[in-house]
Amino acid sequence: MIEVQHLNKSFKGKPAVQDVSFCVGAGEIVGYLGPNGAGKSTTIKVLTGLLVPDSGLVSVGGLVPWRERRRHVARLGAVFGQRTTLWWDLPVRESLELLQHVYRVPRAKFTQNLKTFTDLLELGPFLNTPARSLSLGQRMRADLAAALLHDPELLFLDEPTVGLDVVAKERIREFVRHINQQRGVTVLLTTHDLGDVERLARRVMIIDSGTLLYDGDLPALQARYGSARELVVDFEAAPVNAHLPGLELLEHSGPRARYAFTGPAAKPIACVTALAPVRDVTVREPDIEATIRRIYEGGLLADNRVT
Ligand SMILES: Nc1ncnc2c1ncn2[C@@H]1O[C@H](COP(=O)(O)OP(=O)(O)OP(=O)(O)O)[C@@H](O)[C@H]1O
Repeated sequence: MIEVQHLNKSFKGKPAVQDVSFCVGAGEIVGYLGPNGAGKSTTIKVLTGLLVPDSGLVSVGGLVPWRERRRHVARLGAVFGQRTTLWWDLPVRESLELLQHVYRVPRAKFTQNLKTFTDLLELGPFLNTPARSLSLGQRMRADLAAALLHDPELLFLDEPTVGLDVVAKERIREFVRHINQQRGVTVLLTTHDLGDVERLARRVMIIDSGTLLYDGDLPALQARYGSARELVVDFEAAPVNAHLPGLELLEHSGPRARYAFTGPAAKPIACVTALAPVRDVTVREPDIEATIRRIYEGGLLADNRVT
C-alpha cells in the first residue's frame, strides 16, 4: 500500500527526514513514533501529497502522492487531533454533507456510511450541533466519520486521542480497530500516546532526528529494550532475608519485596513461596512508555539504524 525508498526532505538546508525507507502492507496498522521534531509530520505530509520531497521514491497505492494528488486524496482519509476538517459554524451533519459533495460520494453510499458511523461512534446526539460547540471527544468522533465517508483505503491518524479521557480514548481506539478489521483500512498512526500503539499496532516505526531507527514488532522492541518484569510479593510476615538466588531484589520493606526477573513467572513465584508463607503476589509488566523514553534518551537504537 505504501512504499517509501530513500526519502529525503530538508527545510532551508536542515534535514527533516533523511534516507527513510519503509513499506506498509494493505490492512496493516503501523504506529509511527518519535519525539517532537523527529520528522513524523514531514513524512506524513509527503505521503499525503502536501509536500514534495527533495529525493526518494514514494508510492501510495501505486500513485505518486504529489503528482496525482486528486486521485490520491480520493483514496485516503486523515484525522489530525489538533485540528478539524469540519466547518466550525455548521452542524456536523451539514459538514458531512458538504464533504459528500467534495468527495463525490454517491448518495446511497453516503447514507449507508453515515448510518454506520452514527451507530458506531454514537454521533446521533450531536449531528445537529455546530463543530464549535462539540467537546473534544465528540469532535474527534465526527472528524473520524468525516475522514471515512468516502471509503478510503488508507487512513492517517495524527494524535487521534490527544486530550481525551480514558473512556473517550478507548472508544476511538475501538472504532479504529473496527474499520481496520471490518473494512480492511490501512492505518498509519502518529502518536505520543503509547496506549494507542499498544492497543492498535503490532508494528512500530521509530524515527528520531529524521532517521528511521526501528521498524518492527512492538513485543520484540519491548523484549529487547524494555526493562525486566517485576514480581511484587507480600509475605505473611517480613522475612529476615528476602534475597533469593536468580532473582534481583529491587526493594524490601517490611513484609513486601520487589524482584526483577525475565522470562516466565512460574519459577520466580515458586522460589518466593518456598522462602516464606506468602499472602499475595503480583507480576508487573514492563512499561512500554518507559522503554520508548529510554530509547529516545539513551540513544539505545543509535547503532541500529534501519537502512
Ligand atoms: N515548514 C517547515 N519549515 C521549516 N522547518 C520545518 C517545517 N516543517 C518541519 N520543519 C522542521 O523539520 C523537523 C521535523 O519536523 P516534523 O514536524 O516533521 O517533526 P514531528 O516528528 O512531526 O514533530 P512533532 O511530534 O512535534 O509534531 C523539525 O526540525 C522542524 O522544525
